[in-house]
Amino acid sequence: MKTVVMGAGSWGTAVAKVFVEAGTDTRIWARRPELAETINRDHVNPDYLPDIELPAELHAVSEPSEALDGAELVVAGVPSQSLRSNLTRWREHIPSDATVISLAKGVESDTLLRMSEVIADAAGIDPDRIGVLSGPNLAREVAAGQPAATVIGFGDEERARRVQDACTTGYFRPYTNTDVVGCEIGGAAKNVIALACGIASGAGLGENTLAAIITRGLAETTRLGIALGARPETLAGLAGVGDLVATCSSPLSRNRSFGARLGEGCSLDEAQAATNGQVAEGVKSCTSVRALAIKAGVEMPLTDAVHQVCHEGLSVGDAISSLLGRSTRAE
Ligand SMILES: NC(=O)C1=CN([C@@H]2O[C@H](COP(=O)(O)OP(=O)(O)OC[C@H]3O[C@@H](n4cnc5c(N)ncnc54)[C@H](OP(=O)(O)O)[C@@H]3O)[C@@H](O)[C@H]2O)C=CC1
Ligand SMILES: O=C(CO)COP(=O)(O)O
Repeated sequence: MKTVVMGAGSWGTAVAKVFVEAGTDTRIWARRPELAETINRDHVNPDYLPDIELPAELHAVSEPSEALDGAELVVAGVPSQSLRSNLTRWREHIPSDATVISLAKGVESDTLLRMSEVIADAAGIDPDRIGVLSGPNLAREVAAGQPAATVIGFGDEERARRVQDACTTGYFRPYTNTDVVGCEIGGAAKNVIALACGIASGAGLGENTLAAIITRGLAETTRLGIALGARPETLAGLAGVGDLVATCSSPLSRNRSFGARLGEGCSLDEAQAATNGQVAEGVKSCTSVRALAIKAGVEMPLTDAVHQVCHEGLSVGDAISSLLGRSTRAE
């Protein structure tokens, strides 16, 4: 399955390495020509995974038309809020029968669309050809070849199996799942809950608090997923609780680290400046996930609190008091 990964950030680069190591003919698109040259010459991506040697077979290009030429599988690996503008540029070059999967974990700000919906809308692609790859997959660990599992979410099981075959290695184990909505909601919402965990840990709170946030975060994510048509088992699986635990627990998570800076007292701008240009998706998605929940009539108190801390000036102390001051109820 001739594959192109569109995006040479942390995750796009790690995923391209996995596909090559699974024996798949794979290219990677980097939007900066100098980065494509460095990947081809030095077999390293110094901006995102400086200590990882990339396979010599991985060829990088910076022209979308060249990258997409003849692709049977297009892997979209750019941040969620830039997916639409990138697809608009790629659209005319995507082969008409290509399968497309999204790596992005977010909900589009203005439209509240999930990433697979953005791809269908922006590129005019039949939803049957669009899927997602989502799971507990911190890029650096996967790039280092540490054992990991993921989910290929696709309505069409046959396409899911072809993608699964194209990225199965001795360390990377993809499962298939026909519940695309569940995979996407799990991936988008866990970034927001990871921000909440970071905020709590940055504010000096301990493991009991983090366990409560993870568990209640899963409860509100599951409520939203079900309201949007997801299966609860998906949220109890790798793309739900698996990703939630990995992201909420790891210092490698950009979302958790961003939250920790807020919890330590940094402003949003200060926390943003410390990201080295890497994306913490939950900062924007807290607003769109919250809006999706309001639209679906679902309560998401943690997501609401993260939105208020990030975008409405609520202090961390007041957010905690307000969460604990809610009326008591049955679990
Ligand atoms: N990193 C991880 O561990 C994981 C990430 N994900 C998800 O994958 C998606 C991509 O994340 P990741 O690779 O980590 O992100 P990074 O911030 O590491 O990289 C973003 C990549 O997208 C490129 N890009 C293209 N267009 C734009 C644009 N308009 N604005 C910003 N960047 C652009 C960047 O190019 P340039 O370098 O030129 O700026 C860069 O190659 C996110 O949705 C994330 O949630 C999912 C699982 C794991
Ligand atoms: O999605 C991820 C792990 O599965 C990566 O999380 P961060 O974007 O918070 O680094």
